[in-house]
Amino acid sequence: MNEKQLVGEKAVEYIKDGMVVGLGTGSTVYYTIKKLGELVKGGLKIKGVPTSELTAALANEEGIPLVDLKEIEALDVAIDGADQVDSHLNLIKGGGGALLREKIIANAASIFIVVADSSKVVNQLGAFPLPVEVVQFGVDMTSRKVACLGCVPKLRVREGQPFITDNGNYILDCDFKRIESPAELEMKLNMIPGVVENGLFVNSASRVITVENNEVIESVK
Ligand SMILES: O=C(CO)[C@H](O)[C@H](O)COP(=O)(O)O
Repeated sequence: MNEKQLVGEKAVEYIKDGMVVGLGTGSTVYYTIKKLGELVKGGLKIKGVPTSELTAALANEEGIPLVDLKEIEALDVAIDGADQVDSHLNLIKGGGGALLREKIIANAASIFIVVADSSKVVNQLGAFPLPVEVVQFGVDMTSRKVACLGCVPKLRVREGQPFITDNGNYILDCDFKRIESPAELEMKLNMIPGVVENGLFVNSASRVITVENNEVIESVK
């Protein structure tokens, strides 16, 4: 079993009957969703809240009942992947472009579980370019303001066209190399007009499930 499958499936151990579960986006949480689908077919009663259209489609295929955020007050658990995780359990997310909905859902959940293969674990965040979601209007201006914080922002492009998020926005992938203070940077970025949200998740994860020397390791806050 590959590491993504190992950690992705491990996370379902925290899901119990009756829970409202935030369903993340990406190739690791894919295994969580597939496993939850199996359990639902076997009688597990949960409701899922998807963090992206892609995840909504996968959850539908797997027969996981979905609920709209406006129909609930809070989530019991959210499970999601990450692009980088540091030793304080701070994260970079948004490699799949779903960071805004992922942050809203992680924030609304009592417990936020992160599933990450060993390649995601780092001493310091920043080598992975930080995804920043920005509105289309004035993107060049916004990009210059973001660059003033010490990075090189690059507009995300897919198949020759700017990548558009599920919310109709662009993504700037911002190469900071090293992020000394994730909390400070998270705030500074979000104060720039035109920035909708950024992929720094600070003090957000309750539990990180990863792999070390072929063994599943769990770190808790
Ligand atoms: O933040 C994300 C999507 O916006 C993903 O969770 C992150 O990119 C990790 O993805 P993967 O599990 O495919 O490596």
